[in-house]
Amino acid sequence: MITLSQINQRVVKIPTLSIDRGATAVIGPNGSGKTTLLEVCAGLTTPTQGTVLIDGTPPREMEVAWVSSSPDRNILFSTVRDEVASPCRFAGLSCQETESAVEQVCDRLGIVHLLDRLTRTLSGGEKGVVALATALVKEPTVLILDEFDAYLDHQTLAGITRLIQPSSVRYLLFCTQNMALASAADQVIFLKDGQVLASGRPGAVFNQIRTEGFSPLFFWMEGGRCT
Ligand SMILES: Nc1ncnc2c1ncn2[C@@H]1O[C@H](COP(=O)(O)OP(=O)(O)OP(=O)(O)O)[C@@H](O)[C@H]1O
Repeated sequence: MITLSQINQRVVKIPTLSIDRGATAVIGPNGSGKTTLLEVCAGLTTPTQGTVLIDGTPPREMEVAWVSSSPDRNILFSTVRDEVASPCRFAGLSCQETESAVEQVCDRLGIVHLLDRLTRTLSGGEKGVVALATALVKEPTVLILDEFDAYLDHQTLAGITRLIQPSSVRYLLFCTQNMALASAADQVIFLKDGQVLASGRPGAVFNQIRTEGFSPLFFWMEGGRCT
């Protein structure tokens, strides 16, 4: 379990919060603190006050992988192969171990055909999947996706979420404005003005916040009308 106590960081003020193993969606209006909460859980930001423990251990002592909402912010190397291999190389794995891990994760995510491409020639969605492969290659315990779905079509997204599940990832935390995607998570956390207004099973949370304009039904109706 991920436990947060007395967290105070930017707008985020959370006295206590528990996050169970599995997939957790963080939803809420713009500026409500979703990314800040994910950064605190990842250990990317040390809160000015409070503690986060993942199965009793601080995030910085765990294998935590982060994929940003902006594909270009994730990519560091000029070829896909070097990009996906980079966490293994930074960790000092042998060439053989690295090559095998890269082939396996790219095979699982269906991007073997991209391995020899230059990263600057990839589409936004392809960069996103390459970033996900890079995050997964060393089998993290915690995978955090910060509005990762923004560039992906529904089919790619559905395939990818299925592929993450059987991996070593114990906790998948993601924030999204896609309420259909959030409703498929094990747990949903609704933030408003930095406070947790609801947390629990998706059905219960969407029921609790139905006057806030965040629900899968609202999403489909409004999305359908606007596009
Ligand atoms: N590095 C920073 N320094 C100071 N304030 C920040 C920083 N990053 C974010 N903030 C502020 O903290 C608040 C919460 O931002 P955050 O990005 O966590 O919200 P969010 O819910 O993810 O927003 P969005 O849906 O718009 O991406 C915002 O008011 C934002 O301006």
